[in-house]
Amino acid sequence: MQVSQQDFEKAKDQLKLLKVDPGNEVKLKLYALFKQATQGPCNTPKPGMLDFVNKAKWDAWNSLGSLPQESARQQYVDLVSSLVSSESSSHVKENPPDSKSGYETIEVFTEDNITKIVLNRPKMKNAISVKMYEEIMEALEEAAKDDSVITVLTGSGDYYCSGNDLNNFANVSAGGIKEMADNGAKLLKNFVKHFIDFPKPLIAVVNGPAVGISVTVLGLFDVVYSTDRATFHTPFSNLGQSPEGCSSYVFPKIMGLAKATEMLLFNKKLTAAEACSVGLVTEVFPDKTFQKEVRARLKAYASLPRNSLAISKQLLRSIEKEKLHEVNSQECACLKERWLSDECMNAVMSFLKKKSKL
Ligand SMILES: CCCC/C=C/CC(=O)SCCNC(=O)CCNC(=O)[C@H](O)C(C)(C)COP(=O)(O)OP(=O)(O)OC[C@H]1O[C@@H](n2cnc3c(N)ncnc32)[C@H](O)[C@@H]1OP(=O)(O)O
Repeated sequence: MQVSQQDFEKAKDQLKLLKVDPGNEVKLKLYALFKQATQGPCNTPKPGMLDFVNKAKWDAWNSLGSLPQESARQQYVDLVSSLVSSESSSHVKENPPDSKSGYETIEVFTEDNITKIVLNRPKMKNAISVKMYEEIMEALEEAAKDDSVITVLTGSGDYYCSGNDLNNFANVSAGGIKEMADNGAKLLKNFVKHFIDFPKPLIAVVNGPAVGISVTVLGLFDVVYSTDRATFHTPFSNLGQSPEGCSSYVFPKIMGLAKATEMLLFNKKLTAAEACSVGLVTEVFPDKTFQKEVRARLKAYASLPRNSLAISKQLLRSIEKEKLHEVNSQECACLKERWLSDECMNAVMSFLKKKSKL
């Protein structure tokens, strides 16, 4: 069925009403499809190398080649519709269900026996600041005690999470970088401990790309659902760091040593399909139907008997618990040293410099 001009105009208007910034990659795609739909194939001169923004836009439009205007219009309408539906089915609602207040960096809702923790720094791709580490731990503690049957962790906006907020390394306390590394290691150890010890089924709803610690702790979740738009990246060597979240032990167990090595040593970024084929992800869904399909599964799981689920989880996990705590301690001790290394400091400085356009 052809998309009418009216549908196209409606999609244009809906786009303006989005509350969450969909991120540069999606915005470039929308720009390119819009230009192709309204003007046909790219026909303007290529901007100069230093005109970064216009060059990125030109590249995106040009990459559509001779895609017919009708198809571009269709893809534009589909993309806007998926953004609208993922926004309306995520936390960004006028009246969220039973939203627990008091958090700055996350939102927490309990509905239908499901406690949902939403990472909520979409402009920063849900990078985990010190405050966010603390709030996630607090929310997990509350979820462990509340009446819900299952607990879900997801992200707002186009990313699931971009990992540790690298600005955490920029705020050096009066005690110097040694103290910062000590505090970081304590925080990390406690954070990962909350996942190891979590007593109820814990489900990750990976709504977009995932980086660093948000990927490594996935091995401690009971189920991981992912949109086909997500990627899984642990760029530790690029950052002069080493693995955490018990991934040095859990990843080889899940996917075998060779695949774990590609990810944890050589920074290999997995697609959602690859992550599923190595066993890190339970199931992948098309982005367009992701929220709907996942919601149906979560609702069904949350109607199962609470105690039976919790007891079964303990049976599956308890044998490994002691080992996991030991691995967590070792990984944190190792990272504490890494954070003081030139390799790590140079990598973090280079990210922060690029960010501040120095
Ligand atoms: C104390 C416990 C420590 C535990 C240790 C854990 C290890 C890890 O988690 S390692 C992984 C660390 N994360 C990264 O290396 C990712 C860094 N970010 C990026 O590479 C990119 O931002 C991106 C690929 C995630 C997204 O790129 P994209 O071009 O789509 O968007 P941007 O314009 O770059 O991002 C928007 C905005 O957000 C800032 N930002 C994103 N992620 C982070 C982050 N992890 N730390 C700090 N800031 C981040 C980004 O700089 C942009 O900010 P501005 O708008 O101000 O420029």
